[in-house]
Amino acid sequence: MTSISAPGKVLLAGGYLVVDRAYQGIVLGLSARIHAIVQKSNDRGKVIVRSPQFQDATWCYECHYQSTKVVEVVQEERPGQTPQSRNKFVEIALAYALSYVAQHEVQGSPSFAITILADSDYYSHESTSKLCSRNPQSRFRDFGVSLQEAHKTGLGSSAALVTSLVSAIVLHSMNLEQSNISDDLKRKLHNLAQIAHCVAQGKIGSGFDVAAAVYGTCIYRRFSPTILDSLGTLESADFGKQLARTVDDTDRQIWDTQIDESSIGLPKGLRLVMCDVDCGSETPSMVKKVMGWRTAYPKESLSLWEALSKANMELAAVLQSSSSGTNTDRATLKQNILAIRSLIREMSAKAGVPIEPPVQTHLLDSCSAIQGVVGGVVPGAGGYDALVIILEDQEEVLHQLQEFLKSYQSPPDLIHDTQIGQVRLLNVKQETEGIKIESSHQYAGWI
Ligand SMILES: Nc1ncnc2c1ncn2[C@@H]1O[C@H](COP(=O)(O)OP(=O)(O)OP(=O)(O)O)[C@@H](O)[C@H]1O
Ligand SMILES: C[C@@](O)(CCOP(=O)(O)O)CC(=O)O
Repeated sequence: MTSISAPGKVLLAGGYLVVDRAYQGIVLGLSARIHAIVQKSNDRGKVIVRSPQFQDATWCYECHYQSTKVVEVVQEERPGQTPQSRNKFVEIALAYALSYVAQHEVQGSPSFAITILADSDYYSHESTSKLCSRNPQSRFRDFGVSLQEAHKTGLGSSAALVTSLVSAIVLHSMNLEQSNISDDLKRKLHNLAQIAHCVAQGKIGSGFDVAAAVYGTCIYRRFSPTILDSLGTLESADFGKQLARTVDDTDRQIWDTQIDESSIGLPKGLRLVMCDVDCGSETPSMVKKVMGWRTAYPKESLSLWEALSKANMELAAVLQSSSSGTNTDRATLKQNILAIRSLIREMSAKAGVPIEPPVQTHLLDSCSAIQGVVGGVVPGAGGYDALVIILEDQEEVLHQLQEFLKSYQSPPDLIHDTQIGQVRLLNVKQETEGIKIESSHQYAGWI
């Protein structure tokens, strides 16, 4: 058995800019993780993937080795299953991981039973979430709904899922499960997960979420998107070889991603919390619209991008210097955050995209007024995903915030006709570590 977990993420600063290689993003890894557990099964040539915390979340695949050593993955039709019940992140991760493994001369048809387990904070369905009846001590909940019904909170479930899944398959198939994940292996798993996630997502993202899943908290500069263009598709004649060449990148000439994980973190004495507003956002359509405005108004958008980048990098400098020990100037941090938010609202208004919509502005301003709260932002693409608050790491401050949120009522958003629901604090912390090998005892009752 091989079990790997990967963390969720929050893009504290750099949303939209980081899609362009010219700009960097500040990425925090989170304590919420997704685990993939790979076990051998006796069903030759078949892989069954289960996500047992959700209803109707079992996907069965037949795996066909092609003469080119590419593995074609075909979902079995099951009575009552509609095409919507395909899970493209699982399916593509499986096909790419097995095809990569096949290039490395690993023999035989795969026959695996794979279990996916996710920490609760990825989804908003607290009310229906139950303890595991077979193991009440388990950290994993039974959500009692289907995946489609479980509103996502925006912590990067698909990136953590794809990263843990491809990593567990590669380690298991290549008998690497007993080893630590070396830097070189991590680099290859990162490349493979980026490729699979990008394909599944329709090549819209910068890949910061996969970087966080592999490396944890970091300053991120994306890879050149052309790396994927030269790869072709699973159907192309030379695909398997190209995939292995691109993932392994033996002479380090292909990938130009820059990930600095050494010196970044929240200043000592501060912590983050995330407020889930139980709405969720459609990131791809927001990105398309912002990029459309960027292309239509190159001069105006460039000066906004440059100003935002400067503010973001000032924030990065504060986070880098204080995590190495010096006293943080809370007032500077507060000002940094306010400067970034103001530029984000300008971007919001000019592009006509609700990146920091008025209801989130109200919530952020109200939380920031609480004694001991430094400030907060709409992370990543913004919108109605969970927002981040940075505060003094003291019980009293957290308690004040919790009490405030209990009775918080958002004003109606007349512009976007959206009402945010009950605001709930997620139970996540910032975490430095990326992917890790897990021990199996914590899965009792689930596998
Ligand atoms: N526990 C899970 N088991 C199986 N598949 C999952 C699971 N969690 C997420 N997924 C897959 O990931 C998809 C959600 O990915 P999506 O990129 O829309 O959200 P996200 O990564 O959580 O959010 P964001 O990109 O805003 O941070 C689901 O539709 C499903 O395919
Ligand atoms: C808008 C963007 O820069 C950030 C999206 O972040 P999130 O998925 O909303 O956390 C897109 C990307 O970088 O992939």
